[in-house]
Amino acid sequence: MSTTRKHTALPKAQILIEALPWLTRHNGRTVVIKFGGNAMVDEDLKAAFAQDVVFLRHAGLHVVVVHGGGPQISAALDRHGIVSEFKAGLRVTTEDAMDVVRMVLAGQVQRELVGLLNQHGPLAVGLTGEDAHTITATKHRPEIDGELVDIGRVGEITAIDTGAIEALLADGRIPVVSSIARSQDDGHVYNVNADTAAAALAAALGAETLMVLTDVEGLYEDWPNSDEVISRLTASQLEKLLPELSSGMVPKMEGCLHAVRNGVNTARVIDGRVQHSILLEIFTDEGIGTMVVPDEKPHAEPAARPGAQGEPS
Ligand SMILES: Nc1ncnc2c1ncn2[C@@H]1O[C@H](COP(=O)(O)OP(=O)(O)O)[C@@H](O)[C@H]1O
Ligand SMILES: CC(=O)N[C@@H](CCC(=O)OP(=O)(O)O)C(=O)O
Repeated sequence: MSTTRKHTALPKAQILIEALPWLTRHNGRTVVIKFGGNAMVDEDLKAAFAQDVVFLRHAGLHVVVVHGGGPQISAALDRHGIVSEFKAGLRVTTEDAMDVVRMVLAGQVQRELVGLLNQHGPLAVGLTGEDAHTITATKHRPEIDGELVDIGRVGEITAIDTGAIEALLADGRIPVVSSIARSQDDGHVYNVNADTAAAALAAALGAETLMVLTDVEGLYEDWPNSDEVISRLTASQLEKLLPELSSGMVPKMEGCLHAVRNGVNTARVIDGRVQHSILLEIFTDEGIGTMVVPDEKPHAEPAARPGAQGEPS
């Protein structure tokens, strides 16, 4: 009887053993996970996301969550009768819209994620970039067709203070950060794209990995004409591709480039619609999505997607 039970449990043991090199490698490292508003579409996915994050934390990683909420903000702006449009992939944010952005990100989306994570224990602590000077920004004026455009209260990050996040990590907590920044003089707040905020935090924290969960499989080579996903590209290859990208992929891939150019080992864009995509990406041989790596690595890793006999990524 007990022999049969052991046999049926064997595949589970194999799965755990497959994760061993990854566990060893990632132990004590920092991973910044960006959870996009478009990936937060259903309750089961959100619950699975929370499980994955808590799993990583218990596996010895330092996990920082940065969340988006674009669709949720758009819905709230609609309800308030505030018209919103995007320019250069960023929301044109009036004073009135800013109040709604802050209310939705810090008061709704962040609270929900903190609640889901804390169903597993007293782990998550929510903050915005305003708290403890975590993210400071100045007014962002993107260049569109050669002209600098005013898109309202949208911030360009000028400084990151990692003190509060590091204190939380040292205390075993999971910081959950909303992408709102303070202005230098604390006179007002700015709306920052969540991909940009996640990338800046990953770089400032010296994270090993930036993981961006979104609502597509990864970076499509020829979107929207084909669904061929680019599985791996270097910083230089990505830089060449940037001018061809559109909409939400612009801040996402600019963020990945910023991260790997500033000390982060890998930046990955993965499909948040796939349950447990974080664990699939980090702990198994079946890396999914798109991985961006720095141009030159002093060591051989991660030269390629880990294969059967490859190094863990
Ligand atoms: N080359 C591309 N590959 C994949 N998606 C792309 C590409 N170019 C633009 N997109 C669009 O970017 C979207 C993801 O960005 P976004 O809507 O901001 O998501 P999130 O809320 O996760 O940040 C995709 O759903 C797709 O419509
Ligand atoms: C300036 C800017 O565009 N800010 C974003 C912030 C939220 C966000 O980035 O959410 P996703 O990750 O879900 O797209 C916005 O207002 O929609």
